Amino acid sequence: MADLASRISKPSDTPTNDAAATGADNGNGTEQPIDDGIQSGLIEPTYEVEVKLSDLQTDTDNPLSSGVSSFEELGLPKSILDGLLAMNFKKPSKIQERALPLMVSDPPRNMIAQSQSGTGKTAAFVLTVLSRVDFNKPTQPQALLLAPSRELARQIQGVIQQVGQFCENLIVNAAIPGSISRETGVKASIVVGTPGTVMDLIRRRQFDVSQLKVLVIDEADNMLDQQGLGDQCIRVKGMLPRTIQILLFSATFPDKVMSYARKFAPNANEIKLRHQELTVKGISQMYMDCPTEADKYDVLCKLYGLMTIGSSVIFVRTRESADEIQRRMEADGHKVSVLHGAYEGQNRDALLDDFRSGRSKVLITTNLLARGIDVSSVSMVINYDIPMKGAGNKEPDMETYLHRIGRTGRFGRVGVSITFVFDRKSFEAMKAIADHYELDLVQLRPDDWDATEEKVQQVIKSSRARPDYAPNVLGN
Ligand SMILES: Nc1ncnc2c1ncn2[C@@H]1O[C@H](COP(=O)(O)OP(=O)(O)OP(=O)(O)O)[C@@H](O)[C@H]1O
Repeated sequence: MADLASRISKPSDTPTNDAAATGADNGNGTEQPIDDGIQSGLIEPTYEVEVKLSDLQTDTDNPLSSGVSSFEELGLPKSILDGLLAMNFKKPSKIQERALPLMVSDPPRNMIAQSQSGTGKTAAFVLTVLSRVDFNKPTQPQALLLAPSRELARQIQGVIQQVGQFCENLIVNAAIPGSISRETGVKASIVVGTPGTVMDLIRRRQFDVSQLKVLVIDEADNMLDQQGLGDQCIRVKGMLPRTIQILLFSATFPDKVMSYARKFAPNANEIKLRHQELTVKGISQMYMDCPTEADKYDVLCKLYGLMTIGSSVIFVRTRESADEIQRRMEADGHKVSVLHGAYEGQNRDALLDDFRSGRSKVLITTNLLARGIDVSSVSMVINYDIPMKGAGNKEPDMETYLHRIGRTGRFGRVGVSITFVFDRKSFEAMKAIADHYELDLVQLRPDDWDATEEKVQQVIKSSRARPDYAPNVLGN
């Protein structure tokens, strides 16, 4: 095992390695109604862009940088520009700059777009959607956005409402379980939902899709995957107008899904990255060499103090182990929250809102929240169980790894990811992930706690002092 460890470890005093993230999950737990729109109680993210962001955005190799200096140059309507201004979005990121002109031009053309986690894909497709909607028909559905979980659908709904805050008559419905009343049906120009609920609404004739102009699929590789939500997305698409513009977005597009994506969105413009480019430089990726599986829990408790400096997410494989770790940690006096698909919808919303607002700082979850969730205060991600896939969970899940760790290091911030390994299988999975993305992982040892603490703290403290630190991290 030491042999394997030495092959993947390149200990470094300045842990500045990285990755972006991808995961697999669905949001089909039992869910309860939430209000639509602004009344949803969604905690609005604070869009403070720190001074040095402009420095990051002048570095041309950086995914946050672009060749244009303002959103005005992209020719967006004034009401939308005002929304961006209010959010303090000063400059488009690279994906926004490259994808937007292609997506908003006429005649509409499909798009398959890939960009690292936390680089602003949401705003790219939200701006396109808002530019296509006729606000004189506020209750006529014109755009449909699909996401894999209720949490991500609600988050996207929040971003549309933020960017579109100066668009008159903007109504956005969340089509997630329990949210649309049977009496009224969908009454909005923009609908964001999970595929199962959207399909039900269309079938029950509570959602008039005849005038839809744009279909966005976020986390598209996950959504089109035949093992997952693929069938539902295909069935939804089959019910929509044939001329609809299709926009597929994700940080990851494995080859086998890519060929399928091209059939789903024919003749699309494509923005693609090589897998070596997928990592986010601000995320310092580490692995913790635990002696046995049973030791993982003690290591986690030792890390607890560091985890509460910012906010952190602990990913585990099953709902049962999420509950079990929560129970044990609480019994040991630690304050943690847990969120997974077995929870009822309103509970899930409240739990995530608590985490967004910082009322709770440590969140234990499954792959349900591996993708898309944007909470800028997350400074640490722990892979308590390394993500695996395939029959018998034998293969490392490269995409989920990237999405999970991408819950930190959002839009130029720095963060740490720590993956727990303990036996040959988990070591080899970690090594395969490191080789695939060409990562230089930092090894942490539970028997040298001082060194561990120092390495992790170095990054977390840097994240709090980001204005001085981030340009170095991102600029190299
Ligand atoms: N041009 C911009 N200027 C400043 N902040 C931005 C800009 N574009 C996006 N952001 C912020 O960056 C953060 C990450 O954006 P977003 O959630 O869209 O990332 P993403 O690329 O969709 O990531 P993921 O792959 O994890 O879903 C958000 O908090 C968003 O508000």
